[in-house]
Amino acid sequence: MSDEKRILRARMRAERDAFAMTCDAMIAPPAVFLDRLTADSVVASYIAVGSEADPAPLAAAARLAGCTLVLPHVESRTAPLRFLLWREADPLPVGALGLRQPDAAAPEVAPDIILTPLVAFDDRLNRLGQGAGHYDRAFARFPDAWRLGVAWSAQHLLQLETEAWDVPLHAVVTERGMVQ
Ligand SMILES: Nc1nc2c(c(=O)[nH]1)N(C=O)[C@@H](CNc1ccc(C(=O)N[C@@H](CCC(=O)O)C(=O)O)cc1)CN2
Ligand SMILES: Nc1ncnc2c1ncn2[C@@H]1O[C@H](COP(=O)(O)OP(=O)(O)OP(=O)(O)O)[C@@H](O)[C@H]1O
Repeated sequence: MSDEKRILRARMRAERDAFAMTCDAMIAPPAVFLDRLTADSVVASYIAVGSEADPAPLAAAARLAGCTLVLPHVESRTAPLRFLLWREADPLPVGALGLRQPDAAAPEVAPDIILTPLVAFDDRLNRLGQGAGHYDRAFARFPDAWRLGVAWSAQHLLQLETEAWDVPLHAVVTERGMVQ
């Protein structure tokens, strides 16, 4: 991994921490997301950690619309991410990398919409993640899923350097609304 990317990731995590400390906003489900929800949609959400923007209001709207919810499950930095079924009552024990995840034996389901955590995003909807390639690889595996980044506005940058494997987001939602 390039030093530049590592330094940028550290700076943007610090920006995110600082922003989240002073911000009591939440991310409201945007109309373009709500319009896509049908009872047979599978929506991949995530359980926010630290200063990440929380997709819970979007997950709640998806549940209300009758969608199936899945959550990311990883075993390590190097193993690929799997999207596993999560029903509201299912426990979410803390597992690899300090993340709350469904039980490893929960069924794997292909998502139609991927609510995506990120460290930074740019005007072209490129995304900088945690650096393990989990979502980059998931986007390659599910190319037809709609990729919605969930972020604080403070995570916006004018231009990120891209890599050959980077797949841009379709849109990003922040506490200020949609970026498309
Ligand atoms: N909430 C959430 N769940 C997620 C992700 C995410 O970004 N956020 N992932 C996205 O791919 C996957 C997990 N991948 C991860 C890969 C690396 C690190 C990691 O290096 N964490 C640092 C601490 C980061 C920090 O300080 O914010 C560490 O463990 O040292 C974490 C998750 C799937 N689940
Ligand atoms: N489609 C893919 N198939 C195999 N490996 C991939 C793929 N996409 C990314 N990778 C690997 O993942 C590693 C990390 O990528 P990168 O630094 O771009 O992560 P990132 O942008 O922070 O995103 P993520 O949140 O997905 O980790 C790279 O070493 C890359 O080789």
